Amino acid sequence: MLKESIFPILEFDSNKQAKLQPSSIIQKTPVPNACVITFFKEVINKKLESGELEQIGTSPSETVDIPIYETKYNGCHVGLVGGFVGAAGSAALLEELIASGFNKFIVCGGAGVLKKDIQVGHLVLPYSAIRDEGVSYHYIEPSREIECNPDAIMAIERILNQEKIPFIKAKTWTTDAIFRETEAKIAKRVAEGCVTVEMEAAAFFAVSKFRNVLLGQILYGGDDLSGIEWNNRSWISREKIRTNLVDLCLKIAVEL
Ligand SMILES: O=P(O)(O)O[C@H]1O[C@H](CO)[C@@H](O)[C@H]1O
Ligand SMILES: O=c1cc[nH]c(=O)[nH]1
Repeated sequence: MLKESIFPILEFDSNKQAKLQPSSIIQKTPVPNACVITFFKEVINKKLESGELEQIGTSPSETVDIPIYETKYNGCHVGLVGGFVGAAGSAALLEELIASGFNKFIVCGGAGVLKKDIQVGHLVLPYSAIRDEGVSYHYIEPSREIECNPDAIMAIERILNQEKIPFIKAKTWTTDAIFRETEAKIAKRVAEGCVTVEMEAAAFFAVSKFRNVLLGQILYGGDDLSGIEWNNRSWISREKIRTNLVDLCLKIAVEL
């Protein structure tokens, strides 16, 4: 049933069927249960060079073909895929991965920090995301926030504690507009409890809820938006942090 609204984005349709279903265009193939989606392309490239990955599929689009890899962690098979920046592309990629047979996901990416005391590389476990993007409204009825799956949160927490890795469990702000993170919006999101800003979490939480698959996400503290000026903090070139985070996510994924 379609709800009426003057704003198109709030016209929620509870009909689960769409004209174009991912399952009608994606062939279900034998894939591992779990998959890590990472936004760190250099980590994937390194693993590829060192022969750790086998390509088992592709997610094609008009502009880029994303390879779907399989790797092994502690002898267990697990998928590894490079993410699509932004909520809409991430939602479509997740749909395709689910249609191809994966049903458990750990996502890792970076995020801008809204609080100065979060060091570069510090891990943040988002339990909820503010839906300041568009795609989640096509999946889940309008609400200000969307929660991450509590079982995924528990599994991630257990391994972070077991590995004695410090982390902050907090809310994240998912935006579509990286260049519209204004002072007033940042202040408002901080007042709502957000410690990070990124562009995908709400979309991942919405699609995984809609398709009933397990998904959790880990972010690391990147650039800093808490001061007068934006501080890049060289967050993208933190090779060790990013490599370690992907390996940690592979470990969590095989234990999900
Ligand atoms: O790409 P990752 O590292 O996830 O992090 C962030 O950086 C990108 C924007 O530059 C967005 O994807 C945002 O979520
Ligand atoms: O979405 C994002 C990601 C990193 N840094 C930002 O300012 N925004």
